[in-house]
Amino acid sequence: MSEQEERVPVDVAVGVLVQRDAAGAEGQFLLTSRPEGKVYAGYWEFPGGKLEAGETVEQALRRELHEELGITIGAAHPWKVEMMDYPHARVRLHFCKVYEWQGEFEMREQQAMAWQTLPVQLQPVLPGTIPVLQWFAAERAHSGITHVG
Ligand SMILES: Nc1nc2c([nH]c(=O)n2[C@H]2C[C@H](O)[C@@H](COP(=O)(O)OP(=O)(O)OP(=O)(O)O)O2)c(=O)[nH]1
Repeated sequence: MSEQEERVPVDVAVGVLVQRDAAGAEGQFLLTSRPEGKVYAGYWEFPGGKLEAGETVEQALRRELHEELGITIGAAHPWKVEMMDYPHARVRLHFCKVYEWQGEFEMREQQAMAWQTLPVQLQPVLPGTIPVLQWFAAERAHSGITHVG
């Protein structure tokens, strides 16, 4: 691949699954570890994956979370868009909040999952995941570190 082609951003749909209490206040959010064999294997991130040709962000997210976690999501609420430049690729991350899903969680790619609040206790966290923790901190008026390590 030429250097030019490598820098064309790849669109990625990312799901931020958030638990809400009866009053609608946001609580724990779900992180998953990247499976063996992928770049940044073992790093913690929000689950998701690349858009396939012709897919919308919501369609890609629904497909990826079903493939990876075995759940069927309800509405995806677009939240933030972030560009990240990695040595392996340039990605445009479409973060969507998800409050409703059905089905039992199954780690279909032998990844791990963990419900977290701030500060996140897991490490390492993927660089492209750290901004999300900062957005949560702003929304929740959390001061101090967003993650350990
Ligand atoms: N899922 C996810 N990917 C993220 C986050 N932050 C971040 O920089 N990324 C990057 C890592 C990867 O370069 C890219 C996601 O691609 P991927 O390799 O996980 O996607 P995929 O499941 O479609 O993979 P594959 O089928 O090509 O193996 O986005 C995040 O919070 N979640």
